[in-house]
Amino acid sequence: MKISTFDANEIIVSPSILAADFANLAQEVKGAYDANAKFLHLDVMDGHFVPNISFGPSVIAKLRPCSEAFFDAHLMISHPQEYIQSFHEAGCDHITFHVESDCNIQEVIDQIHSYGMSAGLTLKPGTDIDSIIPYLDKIQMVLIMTVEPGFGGQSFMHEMMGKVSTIREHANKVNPSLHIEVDGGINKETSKIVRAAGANILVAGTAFFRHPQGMQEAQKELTS
Ligand SMILES: O=C(CO)[C@@H](O)[C@H](O)COP(=O)(O)O
Ligand SMILES: [Fe+2]
Repeated sequence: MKISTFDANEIIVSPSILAADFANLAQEVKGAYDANAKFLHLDVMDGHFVPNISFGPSVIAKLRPCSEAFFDAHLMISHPQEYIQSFHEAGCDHITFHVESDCNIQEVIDQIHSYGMSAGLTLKPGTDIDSIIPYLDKIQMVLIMTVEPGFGGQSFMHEMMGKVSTIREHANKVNPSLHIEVDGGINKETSKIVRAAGANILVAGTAFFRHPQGMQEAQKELTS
């Protein structure tokens, strides 16, 4: 699937499987799509770029037949350039990587595009958005981290909203179809704040997979 299928004004929920029940991953992923979440957020961690290890392409490949969702990979790895082909073969539709990773940013963007996937750039809360501005017309998504990458279940950092509105202002001039995703601590309340700031793709792990009333209710709360 192509990201151009989705409009940058459309509010999209991207459930992060980091908060799903890993012993029942196939059911969780099917449930998320049945609940009308059009994306699936895949947090890949290498234990080096961030102090946690999650999963890699082999798990993603097993999940691919379980869902028709847009597979939205978030690579928290030091050397993304070495794994782009593997994530493409696993069935990812999109890859977001960090500006802080050890690579040539433009070369990795080109590599992702060469496999027909869309490309996104993201940054840690302490990194200045000047590192992303020069690439806004070359990518399809900016992901603003609203927690320190590495773990689910953390509290939303309100002070990141300035980054969202600044990116939206710049994008209106150079790339109006740019999607802005936010990730970390997104729930019923914070979803309203990020949407007001200009984000349209909402990653939700805990608030989606661990919602006491289930995923359908989570989807409703995050989009209403
Ligand atoms: O990238 C990350 C964490 O590094 C996220 O995608 C989290 O998995 C989001 O989890 P919640 O904050 O929604 O529980
Ligand atoms: Fe993420």
